Amino acid sequence: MSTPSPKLLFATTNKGKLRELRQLVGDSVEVVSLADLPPVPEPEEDGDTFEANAVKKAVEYARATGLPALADDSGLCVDALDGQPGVLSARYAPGDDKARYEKLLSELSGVPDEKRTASFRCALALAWPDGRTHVEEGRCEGRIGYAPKGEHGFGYDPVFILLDSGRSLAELTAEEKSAISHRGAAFRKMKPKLLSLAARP
Ligand SMILES: O=P(O)(O)OP(=O)(O)OP(=O)(O)OC[C@H]1O[C@@H](n2cnc3c(O)ncnc32)[C@H](O)[C@@H]1O
Ligand SMILES: [Mg+2]
Repeated sequence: MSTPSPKLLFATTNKGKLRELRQLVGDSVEVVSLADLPPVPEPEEDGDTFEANAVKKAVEYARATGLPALADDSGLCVDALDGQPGVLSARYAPGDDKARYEKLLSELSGVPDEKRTASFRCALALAWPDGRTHVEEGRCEGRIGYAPKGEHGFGYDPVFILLDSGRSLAELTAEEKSAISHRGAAFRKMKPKLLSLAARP
């Protein structure tokens, strides 16, 4: 008789993140998403750092569901804006992703190429239902373009330009993005912990 696979909750309301995490985890761990479970109140993201918010989300979702939970807090830090929108990336402008990247482009109008540098940051937190946590971080360097390009990805991807190729993150396939992204980097550090879930009490 085979042992049932461990269940991991992808504790995010963001469809783009969910898609990328699903692809990264593959079939190494049995996963469920928030949509598969009875509604859980959304944690308030009031931390000053990506790490604090990721831990808070993971801990609250793990306690509420009784499942190990993987939460992601991420965002875009733009040097010419002193690191903004940063942890407030999801709330930078009301409306959709397009409204937010358009606000960013307009804030940067007149800013020359060399001052448009930015980085995507991601903190991934894994929390067990008993409150234990583990966090890993990743980042991806680039600069903000002048107009959106590309149809893949989500969020600010169409305006985030990679330094080496000049392509936007939205011009990459999911596999290409994960190989270099902040989320991919954090995930690869987290992977051993996820695989060890089965051995947890
Ligand atoms: O909190 P959860 O439920 O996970 O979903 P969220 O969308 O609110 O997620 P965050 O609070 O972490 O906010 C992240 C913001 O940064 C943006 N972002 C994060 N990773 C990104 C990526 O890989 N590409 C483009 N934008 C990204 C995303 O669009 C959000 O506006
Ligand atoms: Mg959020």
